[in-house]
Amino acid sequence: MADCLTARDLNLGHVGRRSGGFTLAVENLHLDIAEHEFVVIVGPSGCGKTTFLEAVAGLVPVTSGTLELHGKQIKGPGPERSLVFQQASLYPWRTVLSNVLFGLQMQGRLTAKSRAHARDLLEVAGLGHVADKYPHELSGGMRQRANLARALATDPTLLLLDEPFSALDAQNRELLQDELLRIWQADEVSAKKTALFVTHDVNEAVLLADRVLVFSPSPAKVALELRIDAPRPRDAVWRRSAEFLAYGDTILEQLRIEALRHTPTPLARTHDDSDAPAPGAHGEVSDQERDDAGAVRLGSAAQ
Ligand SMILES: Nc1ncnc2c1ncn2[C@@H]1O[C@H](COP(=O)(O)OP(=O)(O)OP(=O)(O)O)[C@@H](O)[C@H]1O
Repeated sequence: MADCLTARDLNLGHVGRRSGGFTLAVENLHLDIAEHEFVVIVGPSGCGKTTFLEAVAGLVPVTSGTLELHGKQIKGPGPERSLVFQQASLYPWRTVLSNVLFGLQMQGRLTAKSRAHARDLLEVAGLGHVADKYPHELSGGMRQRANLARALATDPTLLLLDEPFSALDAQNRELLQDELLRIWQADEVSAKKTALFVTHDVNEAVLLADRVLVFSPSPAKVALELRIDAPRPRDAVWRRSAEFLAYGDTILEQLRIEALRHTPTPLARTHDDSDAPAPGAHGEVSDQERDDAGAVRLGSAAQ
């Protein structure tokens, strides 16, 4: 399959507005994402997931290396990429249909055909009956589905999703994960668009992904690539299977290893009442310290 997105020796960072200091967020990233592939990135908080996604969206400039979409260096935002954020960002003064049509309108591509496509999208997303309602009249889950429909309406080649379900409660989240898979696979509206999805939720990653990338703590590197070789559609039964749990365990274990690798060792003891080396003096970490470090670092990464 042809590559959609490639990164080579990619470094990304931020210049602090006040300090002017530079923070490296992504370091020497090598990555190939094939067309129609669903890739999920997981990693600890602050490791650089959003920075990478925003660079792909053209919102964060490349510091060095290459980041190419269909062989062309990404230099800014473009209509072939749609971004879905954590919070549904619908315009409150526009109806659901008008929100879904907004991107097309901005791109000067509003035609009878694109309007019909937007209506199809709303039907597939289960929102046909609320097309003329306003965002405040929808539930949080419906708003996020409308957001997804809006992202798909412009027919992008790459869909970028940054923790789109993290603001939802657990039950709605599971429903939306299933909905996303159903919409993503639907030939008439998405036909498995290439997708790059960021999450903290290991189960979400396993359910959605063709491939999971586990990022190391900051600056991000790919610590593990895990192909999820499970047929689609993936349903609630598979979500409870031993295979599903085993994939999740592999990811959690890698996150734990990365957390330990990036945990500073305790300082050596300075008093000389013992010849024995202090814990951590040679980089040893006790089992208790190992568990504590893993628990602290993984608190926000593995749910
Ligand atoms: N606009 C910014 N200016 C300066 N530094 C930033 C900016 N945005 C992010 N950073 C820094 O870049 C690093 C990566 O942040 P990023 O938001 O990409 O991480 P993340 O993995 O998405 O985190 P989270 O999972 O908590 O959303 C962090 O050290 C963060 O403080």
